[in-house]
Amino acid sequence: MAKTLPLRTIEEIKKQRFKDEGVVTITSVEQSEVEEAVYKKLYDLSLRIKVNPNLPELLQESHKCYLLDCLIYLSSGYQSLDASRPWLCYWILHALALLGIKIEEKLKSAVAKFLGKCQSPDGGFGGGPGHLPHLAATYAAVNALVTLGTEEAYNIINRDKLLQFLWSVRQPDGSFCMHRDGEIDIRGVYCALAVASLTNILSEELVRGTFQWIVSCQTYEGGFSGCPGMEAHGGYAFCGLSALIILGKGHLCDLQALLRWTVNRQMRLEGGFQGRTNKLVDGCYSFWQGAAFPLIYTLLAEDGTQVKDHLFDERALQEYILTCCQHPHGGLLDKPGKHRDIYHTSYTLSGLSVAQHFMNDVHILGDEENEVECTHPVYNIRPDHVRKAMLYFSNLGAPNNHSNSNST
Ligand SMILES: CC(C)=CCC/C(C)=C/CC/C(C)=C/COP(=O)(O)OP(=O)(O)O
Ligand SMILES: [Zn+2]
Repeated sequence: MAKTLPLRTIEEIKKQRFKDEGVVTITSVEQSEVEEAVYKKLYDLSLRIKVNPNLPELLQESHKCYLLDCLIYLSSGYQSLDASRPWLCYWILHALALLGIKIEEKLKSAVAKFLGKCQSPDGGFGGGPGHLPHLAATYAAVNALVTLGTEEAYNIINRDKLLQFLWSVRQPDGSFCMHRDGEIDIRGVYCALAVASLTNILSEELVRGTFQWIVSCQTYEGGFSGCPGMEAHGGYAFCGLSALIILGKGHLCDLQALLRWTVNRQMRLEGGFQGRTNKLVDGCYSFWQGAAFPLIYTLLAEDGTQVKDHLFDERALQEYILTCCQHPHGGLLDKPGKHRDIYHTSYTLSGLSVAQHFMNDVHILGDEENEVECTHPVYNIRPDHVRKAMLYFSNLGAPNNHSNSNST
């Protein structure tokens, strides 16, 4: 009897190609595949630009429609992010804010009320209504409310309870766990410091030992890892550096090593960034890695160090984003061949903003209409929204509950 044969798996094919090309790892095969795909996009652009000199174009109108649609209705593909609903709000609102899109007051109020439902009676926000409070969801909710920028949105945040929640996740060594009995990593520190500084509830006692813990996460490569002894990654490097800056201690890490590590994460052919050594380019790292440059630039300049005006190749980054990360019907993505999603739309546009507005200079690739609004490299919220919120919360004064007797 005849037997039906299954197709070879992609892994088997890659292994074969790996043997044929005499390259060292499967990762190298994947790297050359991405380079091929990016080269093709860049080559196509070089032909199309002869007909339309305004290319590459940021598809602002398509991105706006995609984001506004997502704010009202998300496809079933987002089911796995059901416990990250404040993130969905933040990513969409921030991306719209970068595109300069104003949202109707009614819609702003509806989003603020929804985020209010995600707030826990114990303080902090959970991933959805009724969920336990979590630092990442809290950060996303506060960033979303600050981006909304209305008094209704600000007043959703129960600052006394938020401070209680921060104390409940603080560890004796100054680190923070993501939720009660949850994992401890550098995201926790960053999320706690970001929300505490934005809402004016940061105190010396809350962050005792914190900067030493962050510094202990800087690795031999120069980047930061999630916790001491692990691998450096752009997401964690962003958290570490931004958290140190919130504490006014940015100069206490090895900035030259961090700069060297970050610069080397920009891919030579692709122009975008990888998250860690020997991994693939991804549009979202345009922000996670890119935000380090304005931050390091400011810290080095404050120390009187001579700094080059161009710490990274802003043009190549914009080229990667505009040529390889845009979905023709709106939304942005990781790399050619991937699906669009709102996480990548938000962080890739944030990276585009960093590349365009480096140190008060504006460098726009393509037509000037490609310009997006500035983002604050510490909070990843528009700087005008950060200032307005900080002023509002500083006028409210210090919260009632300064410390937690259960915590050391
Ligand atoms: C504020 C906050 C919550 C920040 C989060 C920062 C962030 C993006 C962390 C990423 C952590 C990580 C190890 C990803 C690796 O994913 P992977 O192996 O799929 O990707 P890679 O191959 O690109 O490293
Ligand atoms: Zn990504």
